[in-house]
Amino acid sequence: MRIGQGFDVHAFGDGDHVMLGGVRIAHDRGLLAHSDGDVVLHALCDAMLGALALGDIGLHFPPSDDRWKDSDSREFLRQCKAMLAERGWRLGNADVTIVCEAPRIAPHAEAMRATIASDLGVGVDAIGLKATTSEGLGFTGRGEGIAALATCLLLRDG
Ligand SMILES: Nc1ccn([C@@H]2O[C@H](COP(=O)(O)O)[C@@H](O)[C@H]2O)c(=O)n1
Ligand SMILES: C[C@@]1(CO)OP(=O)(O)OP(=O)(O)OC[C@H]1O
Repeated sequence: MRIGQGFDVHAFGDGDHVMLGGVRIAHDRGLLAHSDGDVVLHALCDAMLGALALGDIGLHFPPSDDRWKDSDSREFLRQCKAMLAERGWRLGNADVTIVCEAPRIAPHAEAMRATIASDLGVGVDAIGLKATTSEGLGFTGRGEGIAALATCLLLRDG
C-alpha cells in the first residue's frame, strides 16, 4: 500500500463557470489557470503522483507547455492513472475536500464522484468528496478562490 496527499488552489477571475471534479458548474466567476483550473482533479493528481513519489502535476504537465493550455484536467487524471498502472499500482480509494464559500458543491458532489470514478476505473464508493466553507476566514472565506485537498491509497495490482 502507498498513501499520497495533494493540495491545490486557483484564484477566481472573470468567467461564467468553474470546472470541479470534471463537472461544469455555472458560476458568476471563473478560475484563473493555464488549464481548465479544476482544483479538485489537480489535488487528486498530486495525491496519486505523491503516493509513488513521482513529483507533481506541474512536473508532468508544465504550465510552460502549450499542449496543456485550456486543457481538460480529466486528461491529467487519466494520464496519472496510466502512470500508476505502468508501475503495477491501482487506486484503492480517494477522499477529497473542497474549500469555498461558493458555488455550492453538494448538488454536484455525486456527479463529480461518478466522473472521477469513471476516469479512474473504480467504483463510486471508492471516491469520497465533500465541501466546507472556511466560515468567512482567509482567502477562501473572502471568496478569492477555491482550494481542494485530496488523499489517496494505492494498492498493488493483482
Ligand atoms: N461551497 C460549499 C460549502 C459547503 N457546502 C455544504 O454545506 C455544509 C456546511 O458547510 P460549513 O462550511 O458550514 O460546514 C457542508 O457540509 C457541505 O455539505 C457546500 O455544498 N458547498
Ligand atoms: C495544471 C497545469 C497545467 O499546465 O496548470 P494550471 O492549470 O495553472 O494548474 P496548477 O494547479 O497550477 O498545476 C500546474 C500545471 O500542471
